[in-house]
Amino acid sequence: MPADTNQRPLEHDITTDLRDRLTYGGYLQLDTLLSAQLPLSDPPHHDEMLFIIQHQTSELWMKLVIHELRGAIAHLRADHVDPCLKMLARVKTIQKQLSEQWSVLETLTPSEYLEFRHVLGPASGFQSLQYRLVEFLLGNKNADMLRVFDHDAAGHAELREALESPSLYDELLRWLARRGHAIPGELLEREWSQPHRRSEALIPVYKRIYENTEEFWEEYHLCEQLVDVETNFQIWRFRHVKTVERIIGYRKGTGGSSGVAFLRKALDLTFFPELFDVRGVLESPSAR
Ligand code: HEM
Ligand SMILES: N[C@@H](CC(=O)c1ccccc1NC=O)C(=O)O
Repeated sequence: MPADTNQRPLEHDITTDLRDRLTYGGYLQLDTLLSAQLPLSDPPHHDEMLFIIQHQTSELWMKLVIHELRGAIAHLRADHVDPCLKMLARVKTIQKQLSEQWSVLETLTPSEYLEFRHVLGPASGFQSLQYRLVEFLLGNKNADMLRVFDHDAAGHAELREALESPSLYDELLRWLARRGHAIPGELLEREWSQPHRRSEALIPVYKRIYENTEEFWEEYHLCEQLVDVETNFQIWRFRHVKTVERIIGYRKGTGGSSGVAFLRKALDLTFFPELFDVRGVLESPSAR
């Protein structure tokens, strides 16, 4: 039965004297975090807060995705497959969180957005360093993206470092080679700053794995996790396009692109092309 005061008494041992002690807000730097929402509209437009917090929370989750992807890549490089899988599992749940978050921004109507869009000037998500880092870590390299960070030496250097390092997919191929799979040598040592280009030679490798799952269970499992990560990434891109379409229609973007048409082109990009190609050539056991 609930207490009739409808109030929960504090327990005796609850710490209330927190002078010179580590607190919740102190540990989490909440003064810094919660003082970083600075609407530019004057007088402040009610919905600009939503716009800012949507972006900031996305950037926080992207920070964790980057942390987990870097960990996953390092583990794979060291042949530690289980910890790599564990980190990819976390990446996948964060991606779902990021995609579902679009439903919050979808409550922003075109009429509301147009009331403060002008304060954004040339700023655009196209300039998101962390988004580009995620793309590079997964293998969608594009050196042209660095130009947007010419104004930011530290960001530029961090992005260049990711551009010039093997991606998660590169490390998958190197790991498969160490496990004895027939990965072409030119994929194992190459100019990492170039995007991975579709390689026909990988199809028979994946075909063998997917047609002999019991023999190659670990390979099969890891490949499927990568397919999940790519699919989740594409769902985020799709939800972005649909949100943009309903909020600004077919206007040009503040970053200077054509807008929706430009964003749609990213839906044709793929991180792990052969992992999708192989699905069309698998044969059922009875046909083999
Ligand atoms: C009202 C909401 C939004 C609108 C109207 C919008 C619009 C656009 C447009 C038009 C572009 C193309 C570049 C340009 O010309 O500006 C773009 C790119 C981008 N936006 Fe948004 N966006 C919105 C919200 C968001 C949010 C919440 C995020 C999360 C961080 C985000 C992240 C990005 C990223 C990463 C790109 C680059 C995509 C790529 O290179 O393919 N956007 N956005
Ligand atoms: N590109 C958007 C503006 C925009 O969305 C934006 C502006 C500043 C900071 C983040 C943004 N988000 C994603 O592109 C537009 O064209 O309206």
